[in-house]
Amino acid sequence: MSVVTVQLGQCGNQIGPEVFSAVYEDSTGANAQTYKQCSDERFFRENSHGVLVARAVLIDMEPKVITHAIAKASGSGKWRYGGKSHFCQKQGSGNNWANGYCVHGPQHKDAVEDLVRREVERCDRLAGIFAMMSVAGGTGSGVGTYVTQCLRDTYPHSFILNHLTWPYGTGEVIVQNYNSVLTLSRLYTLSDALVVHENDTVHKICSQLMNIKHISISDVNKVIAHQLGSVLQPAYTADSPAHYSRNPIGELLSSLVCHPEYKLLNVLNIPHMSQTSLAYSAYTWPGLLKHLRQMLIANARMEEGIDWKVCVPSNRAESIRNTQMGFNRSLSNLLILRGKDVSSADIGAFKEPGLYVPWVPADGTFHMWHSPVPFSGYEKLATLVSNSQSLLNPLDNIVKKAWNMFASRAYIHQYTKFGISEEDFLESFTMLEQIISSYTHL
Ligand SMILES: Nc1nc2c(ncn2[C@@H]2O[C@H](COP(=O)(O)OP(=O)(O)OP(=O)(O)O)[C@@H](O)[C@H]2O)c(=O)[nH]1
Repeated sequence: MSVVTVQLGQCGNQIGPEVFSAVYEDSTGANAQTYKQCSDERFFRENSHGVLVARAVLIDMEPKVITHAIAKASGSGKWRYGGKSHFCQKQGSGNNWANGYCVHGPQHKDAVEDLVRREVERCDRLAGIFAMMSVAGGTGSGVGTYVTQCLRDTYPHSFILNHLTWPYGTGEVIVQNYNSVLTLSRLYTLSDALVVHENDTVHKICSQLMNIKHISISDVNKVIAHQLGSVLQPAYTADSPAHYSRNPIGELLSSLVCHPEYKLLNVLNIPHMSQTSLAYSAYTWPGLLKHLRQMLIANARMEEGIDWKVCVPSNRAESIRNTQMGFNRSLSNLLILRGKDVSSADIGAFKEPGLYVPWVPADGTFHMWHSPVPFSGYEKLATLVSNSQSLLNPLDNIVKKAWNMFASRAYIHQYTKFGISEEDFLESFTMLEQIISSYTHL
């Protein structure tokens, strides 16, 4: 089964190629034929010259980033984008969600739908649509939300997974929180799940774990691509224990999204290190899993600086106290282990009932995928995709900042002039407050 990726706006079109390169390099270097075949089928098709072509559609309102992505992929001599798989215009959406959603989206609906349809028709079987965008700009967020809505209408029975990049907290764009609120509230009803990367977190991983001195956006994107690749590459699953799973998005969703009120997923990865350190590092599964579990319960994004005092509550009363101490409660977790001796890894500590809300049946809280193939040069790599309270604070911050601006109606005219009313904003705030409340009271 194959995944059709839709890259939207600058951010989606810069992270997308890094993801295709990451999975290409990983499966080519793996020296494991069935793994490579499965990965290729998932992400690429072959053209008449035998060259791998990404199953992707590139959409932006300005040409620069798309032109660069296409040229870079072709220049790699390894894989490329389809010759007619992109759509761009001359001018971006000016960081205005309303411009993207109300103007550019509807204007170019037919052309974009046509590109996606052609890519879907090239799949023997569609595993799902993977839409990548930032929440803070105008095109990725506004056009991206509009396109997701159209895809939901056209493919009501297909899985749609959105990958969302959250803005730096300090902010490059004054209205980034407005754009984020409008994007998140709409996508929440359209998408099957939202996989989130926060730019601040990834930036810290680059500086503290990868030891990169002058961090570029490309460094940040490589880390995001590495994490996504480690989730999306072939693995054995509970439903497919003897063959690589053919339905990665479906199985991801059935493992993690047990209730439509809870769709926010974050990704943790261990270890993270620079390419040069890889050869000199030795890790054990018990060590990696102990750190990863503590990262989960103490809501730490990296293995450095984890609070080891946070522990799993043994009863409900203690649970409330522990939440105040920083305990991160989960609905469900998916652990993905790749590399040497995966079968020897003891994953029992991730199954502990105290980690989870009591109302999810025990067989729905925890899932494990594994592959003996080392991922991207890492002898052992553990990835945790988590549906938990971990995104509660970042979401709350975005909503609070947006609300503070909205209270004085700052910049609202820029949205109303394109057709987004104050009532639309209020509806979005209400929706997100509801989600915040649901996750808070897990
Ligand atoms: N991680 C990461 N974040 C990015 C990248 N490019 C932009 N961003 C973030 O995305 C947000 C801005 O969105 P963009 O994708 O640049 O904007 P756009 O969707 O093209 O919209 P317009 O410029 O209004 O047409 C900011 O929060 C940036 O930090 C990237 O390559 N990687």
